[in-house]
Amino acid sequence: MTRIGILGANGRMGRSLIGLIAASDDLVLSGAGLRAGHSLVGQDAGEALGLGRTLGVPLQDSAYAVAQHSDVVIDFTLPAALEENLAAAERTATPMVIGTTGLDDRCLAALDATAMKLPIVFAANYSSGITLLLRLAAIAAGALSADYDVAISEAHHRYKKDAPSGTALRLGEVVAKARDIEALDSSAFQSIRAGDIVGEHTVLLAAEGERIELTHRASSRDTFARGALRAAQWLLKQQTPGRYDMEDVLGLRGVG
Ligand SMILES: NC(=O)C1=CN([C@@H]2O[C@H](COP(=O)(O)OP(=O)(O)OC[C@H]3O[C@@H](n4cnc5c(N)ncnc54)[C@H](OP(=O)(O)O)[C@@H]3O)[C@@H](O)[C@H]2O)C=CC1
Ligand SMILES: O=C(O)C1=N[C@H](C(=O)O)C[C@H](O)C1
Repeated sequence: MTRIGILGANGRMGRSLIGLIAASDDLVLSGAGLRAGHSLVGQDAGEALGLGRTLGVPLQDSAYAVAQHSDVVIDFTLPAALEENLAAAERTATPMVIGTTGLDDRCLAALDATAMKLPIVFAANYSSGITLLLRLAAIAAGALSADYDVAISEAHHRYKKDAPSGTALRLGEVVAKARDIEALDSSAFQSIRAGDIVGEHTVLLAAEGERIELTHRASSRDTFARGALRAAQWLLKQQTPGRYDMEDVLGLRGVG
């Protein structure tokens, strides 16, 4: 049994992850972390988070306590929590899967420093479809001349805090690299926040007379959660510290 600790347990992704772990035969929830002082601390994760049964795991407000008894910790929180979560992983030598987006340069530097000591998977999007879309976008942007304008649009639910999404920014990075430029202009990104949209991303390449649109639509958060759990199981087999992503997890690095 692989022991998985979840940071951000009461969030949308945390609940999805805990539901999938509870339904799995080879994963077990080893810890569930909340924001410091949260009113649910001490309650059973299964009952408090609406699974309809007890899991025998109390909700805690210490990332260290969650990491201490876990083989891997998975972090879907907010950037403000990342440094404490990285420190807990380091103190307990626990590999980490990080899905939190909206990370600034300071957070990314802290992540890279921890990745010198531990294996870490960090992806702005854990779906297989987006992993493929990143490749398709790079091929299209590299194949078509600069006469083709690039626009990256994304749509998410009304509660999402960061914009553009982490995935949109990552798509911008791969397109810029394929075009051999430093970065796309910020006007190339468009964000919609509305209703309960799980996550949609489109890369549009348009010239006079034609356009190509590459679109991915996620219809369930479980898609991201399954990818993150796959990353957690892959991570356990990595002996070498470093920062990995879904290309590594899916075995696509250097392929094609
Ligand atoms: N990589 C991927 O595939 C995906 C990434 N994401 C990203 O994951 C993150 C979480 O998304 P989502 O679950 O929708 O967001 P939610 O807001 O639903 O959940 C965030 C969780 O983090 C907790 N949290 C916030 N700040 C702190 C803190 N300082 N210390 C401890 N815990 C904290 C929140 O607690 P509280 O409720 O008390 O505020 C909440 O439980 C976002 O950055 C999102 O963009 C989302 C989906 C897929
Ligand atoms: O906050 C979300 O919900 C999502 N965030 C990720 C991002 O910022 O790209 C991934 C996914 O689209 C859902």
